[in-house]
Amino acid sequence: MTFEIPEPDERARSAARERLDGLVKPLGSLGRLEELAAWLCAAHGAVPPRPLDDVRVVVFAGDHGVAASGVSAYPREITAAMVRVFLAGTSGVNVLAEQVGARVRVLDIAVDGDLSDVPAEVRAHRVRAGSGAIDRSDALGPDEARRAFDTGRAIADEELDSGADLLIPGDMGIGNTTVAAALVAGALGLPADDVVGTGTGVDEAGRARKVTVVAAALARAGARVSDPFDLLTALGSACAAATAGFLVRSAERGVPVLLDGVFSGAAALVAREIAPGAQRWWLAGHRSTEPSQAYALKALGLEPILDLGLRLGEGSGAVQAVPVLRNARAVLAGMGSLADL
Ligand SMILES: O=C(O)c1ccc[n+]([C@@H]2O[C@H](COP(=O)([O-])O)[C@@H](O)[C@H]2O)c1
Ligand SMILES: Cc1cc2nc[nH]c2cc1C
Repeated sequence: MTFEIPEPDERARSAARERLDGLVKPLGSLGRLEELAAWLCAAHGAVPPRPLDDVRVVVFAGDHGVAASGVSAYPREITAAMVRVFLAGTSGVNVLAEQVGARVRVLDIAVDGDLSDVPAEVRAHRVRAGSGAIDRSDALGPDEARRAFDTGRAIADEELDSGADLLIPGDMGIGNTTVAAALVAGALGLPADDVVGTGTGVDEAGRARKVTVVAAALARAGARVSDPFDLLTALGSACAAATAGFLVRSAERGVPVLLDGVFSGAAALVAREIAPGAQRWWLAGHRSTEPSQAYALKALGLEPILDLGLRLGEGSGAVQAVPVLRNARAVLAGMGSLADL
């Protein structure tokens, strides 16, 4: 299947650059803000671009079978418990999203735990319970990567049909930094030791276990890493496939996305394989401490907006980049011109 990805408007980008050069400031003095302003103009096909009033974070919650192999500093049960925290509005991303007026929606994509007490809409997009331990078995069954990917596309449609103008994919899943590392290593042909980081805070022995798990997973997957859906099936998870679908659909609809940390970075790398060109609609909100995110972003040609040493996930880094984007738009829309001095 091929996906139609619209081209950002290069004429609007050029017109934005021209306008930026004429603003009452030394040429280029607003640095990255100028590039972001021009990027938004290209995305919206308008100079200045529209305000980013309706920002949505969607937290894809799900478990990963590798969590049972000592690869995380925390137990699997945290994933389900955190779903209730998102719903209570007291997670890190809830608090940070409130600062910028963004909405947070949490969805149980593949939590391996009892969530029968949470509202039905949280479970409406559930694909399965957990995902296979990738060092020993495939993460997903036949056709399941495709189903999870389509689920992510449908989730993006729901957000966009109800007026979202900027999407942020969040993630919650104990063990998911191991899966992200495996996806990035598989997609880019890198050795496990290069991509594995400390995730929630494992010690050196924990990191060594992660390297062993990722190396075993890569050996098991073999040549299947060269096809993105096979890669998701062998080394991914329902959340990884759903996030990839969410990213592709936003690009198909020409709506900007702010990627968050390592999990959305890995999903984006696979999503770009599925839909080449989709990366033109994505910005990297922040630099995570995980090495695989750095590899993924470099391969995608994306430079993080913020670098705060964050490693929380949830969409927490990306939401903090929203004011920077709004500032980029504001200077372009509001500054006077050098010619009037
Ligand atoms: O986004 C990141 O860069 C990031 C880095 C480290 C940890 N996390 C979060 O922590 C969980 C995964 O960490 P771990 O150690 O269990 O693989 C998962 O819920 C992520 O959202 C997220
Ligand atoms: C408490 C907690 C919150 C999280 N949010 C994202 N990953 C997380 C991991 C833990 C352990």
